[in-house]
Amino acid sequence: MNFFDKLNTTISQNQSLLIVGLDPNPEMIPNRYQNSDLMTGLENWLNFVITETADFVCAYKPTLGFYQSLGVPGLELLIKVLKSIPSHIPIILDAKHSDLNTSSIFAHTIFTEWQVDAVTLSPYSGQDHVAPFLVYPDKAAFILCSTSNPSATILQEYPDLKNPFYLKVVEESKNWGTPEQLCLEVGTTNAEILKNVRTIAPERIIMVRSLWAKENTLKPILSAGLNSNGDGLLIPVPQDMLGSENLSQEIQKLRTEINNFRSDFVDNASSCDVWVSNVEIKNNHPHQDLILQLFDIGCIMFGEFVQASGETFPYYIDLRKIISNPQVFNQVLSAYEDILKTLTFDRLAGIPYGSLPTATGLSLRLHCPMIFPRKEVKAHGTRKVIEGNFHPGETIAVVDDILISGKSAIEGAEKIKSVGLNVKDIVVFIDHEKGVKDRLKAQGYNAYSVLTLSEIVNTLYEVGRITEQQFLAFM
Ligand SMILES: O=c1ccn([C@@H]2O[C@H](COP(=O)(O)O)[C@@H](O)[C@H]2O)c(=O)[nH]1
Repeated sequence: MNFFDKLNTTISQNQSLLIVGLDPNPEMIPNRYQNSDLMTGLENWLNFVITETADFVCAYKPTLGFYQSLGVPGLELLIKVLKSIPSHIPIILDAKHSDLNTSSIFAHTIFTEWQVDAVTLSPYSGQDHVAPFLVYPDKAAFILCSTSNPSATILQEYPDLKNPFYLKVVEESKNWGTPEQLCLEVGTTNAEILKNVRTIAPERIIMVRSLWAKENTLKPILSAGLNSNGDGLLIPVPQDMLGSENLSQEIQKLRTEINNFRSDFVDNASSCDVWVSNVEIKNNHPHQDLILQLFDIGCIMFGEFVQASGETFPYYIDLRKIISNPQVFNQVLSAYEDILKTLTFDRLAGIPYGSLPTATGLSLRLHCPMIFPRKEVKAHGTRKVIEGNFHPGETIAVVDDILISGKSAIEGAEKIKSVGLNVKDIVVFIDHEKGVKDRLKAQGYNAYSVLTLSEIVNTLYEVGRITEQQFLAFM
């Protein structure tokens, strides 16, 4: 199970957004653990913390620096602590790793040897530093956006409060990975800062830090940081609480306080000042936000466009652009995935070139092997019609972007069939309608689409993204 699913499962099983820091901080060790030697005392204390909290948290967060500062025994302790954590609870290693040169080897050690689920990273070395952590599809990274340290303000709020650097970090890092893999860390007692981050990152998991440094910050922080479903926010248990002998009761009390706030928050969601789409219509389309984002990034264009068939259409759809916007790309993949999960097949095939990235993304998500029919067969080399490995007799689900006449999808499917494979299902993102699904049916293919063109045009017109003239031109 990937980090995102594991986290969401624990959130709903334990009904908790709380995370616990498992830090062997000699300055915080409770008196009752100080009779034995330091390392034994720390180990016993951390084991007590795990036992008392495992049913009430959604993740654990050991801070690497505390273990490193205890030398070799500290790293040995880390390995023991990681093993003591029940395997269904995600582990976020708080490393604030920042060195580009060691990122690949560090990612390998923490993800494959230590088996942690996520890591915190410093953003200063940019995407090159973060990418080696995201090549592990089941793992995630938290990008440090702001800290509560007063002397950091001069950097974080540079050049001014209108365009502070910490928001630039959020904007930029959103392009580095999908919401499932790329999360944010915000250390602050100032709810305004968290609200600014949430506004531009409504889809991200945010791990909030430092909120206990000032009194009475919990509710403002929850109000600013929860997403519209009342989650998406990880809240640390106060460090002082971890020394208590009544830890289990205290953490449950805090969990209840947070959950009560969450349910009121969701009930009153419409009056809360958090991010919502900038349009509000009744009976909105389930993919309304996605349709608007596709329009806003230029995938749906209106005007006179000549199609491959020679016909002129009042629109052109360019879904190839989604690869440049990981967040939208990710939502598009989820929509395809919902359909593909209902079908039975052995392999996926993408129709080149437009649908190759989509099929690749789906293949990784569904853990399903992929092939593709070549657009043009080369006169040299292997002269293959189909790229990738397969066994004749297998069933292939074809993935394409848009069905206009159905010609491209059928041509691809025929090439796939020519090598002894079967094709029953063709899944596309947009159906131009006008009977193309029936034509495919007549040729033996079931066609499925995420959206129809009229759903897109109606939604865009209803929310005012296109003019009446553009709407009528389409009709
Ligand atoms: O708006 C459009 C129209 C066409 N395409 C490209 O054409 C094929 C679909 O056309 P068929 O007639 O069904 O073969 C599609 O795969 C695109 O490559 C487009 O992108 N946008």
